[in-house]
Amino acid sequence: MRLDGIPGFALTCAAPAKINLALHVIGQRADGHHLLESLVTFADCGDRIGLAAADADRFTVSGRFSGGLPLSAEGKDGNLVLRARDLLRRELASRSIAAGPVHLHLEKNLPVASGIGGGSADAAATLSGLLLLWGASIEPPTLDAIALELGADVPMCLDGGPLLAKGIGEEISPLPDLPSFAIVLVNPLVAVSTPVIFRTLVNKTDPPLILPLGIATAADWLSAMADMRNDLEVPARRLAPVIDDVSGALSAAGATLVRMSGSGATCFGLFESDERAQQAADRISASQPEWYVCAARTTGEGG
Ligand SMILES: C[C@](O)(CO)[C@H](O)COP(=O)(O)OP(=O)(O)OC[C@H]1O[C@@H](n2ccc(N)nc2=O)[C@H](O)[C@@H]1O
Ligand SMILES: Nc1ncnc2c1ncn2[C@@H]1O[C@H](COP(=O)(O)OP(=O)(O)OP(=O)(O)O)[C@@H](O)[C@H]1O
Repeated sequence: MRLDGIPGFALTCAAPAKINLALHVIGQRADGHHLLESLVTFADCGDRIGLAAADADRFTVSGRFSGGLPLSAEGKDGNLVLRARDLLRRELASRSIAAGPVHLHLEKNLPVASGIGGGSADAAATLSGLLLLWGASIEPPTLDAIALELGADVPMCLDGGPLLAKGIGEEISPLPDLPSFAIVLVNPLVAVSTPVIFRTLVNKTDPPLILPLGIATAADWLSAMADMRNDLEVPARRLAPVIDDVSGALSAAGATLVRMSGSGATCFGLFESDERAQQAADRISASQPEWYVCAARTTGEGG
């Protein structure tokens, strides 16, 4: 996704929040990674990445959640924006394609380690943005492999539309018919570590998702989603009991469906209209002014 935006940058790319509308863990690979089936969409709130050619590489950050982010590219714990830049540059260098110095700016609007894929979305937006800035292109399978090396969620964030994800998250089937929903995201600002949640998961062989067949209405999708789950909710709620308060607040505010996204602690509520969603967000913010609360619309049909 591309948009005009951060002053002083040739390009600004949106890094939208990823929402796991449902996530079933159906098995585990020999290397420990879990096999999933996840219904995924994206919300029109998120981080933004500014990109501009520069005399030397530079990285700057701003935004409500920029404090405490890693600022270097080094190691597995490096910032995903810089890791994405370096992996892409290495690939382009192997093909003798110029990938000059860049100033990258991360406007961090999404809470960190919150189950809505902020770092993954940043990495995906950086990959797409740099290809545009450098005027380069690489074939989709190679780009997907680079994305997967950065994280299981990065290929889906590169796709950016409603989809079904299988495997460890990298087998993606677009779902262009999934409707757009009015949504409220709520995070209590308690970071939850994805590896810890997967490690403490007990039931790893749940049944796959059952999607509505044929031409489905929004009501069909809502009814199918009501029968789905997020299997990571049980371990996440044990680790961060405040998730009960978050989902309780969304239910009390009138959501038609409430669930946790990813490995938590962000929960989402789906609402009948944008107005209802905004009212719910205002109500939750008023009672919990410290929490991250965002009323948004998901990508999809009719959005
Ligand atoms: C929970 C989800 O957000 C759902 O979309 C993803 O499965 C996690 O995606 P992610 O944050 O990009 O995860 P990664 O950074 O690749 O993996 C972090 C750690 O989570 C565990 N992990 C991740 C994905 C997966 N399918 N099975 C796992 O067991 C592994 O221990 C891994 O080392
Ligand atoms: N650009 C970035 N934004 C956020 N976190 C980053 C970034 N780069 C590296 N990280 C590190 O990645 C870890 C996970 O952060 P992230 O916000 O992507 O998690 P998440 O929202 O739980 O993602 P997911 O839903 O993919 O599991 C954090 O420990 C953080 O320090």
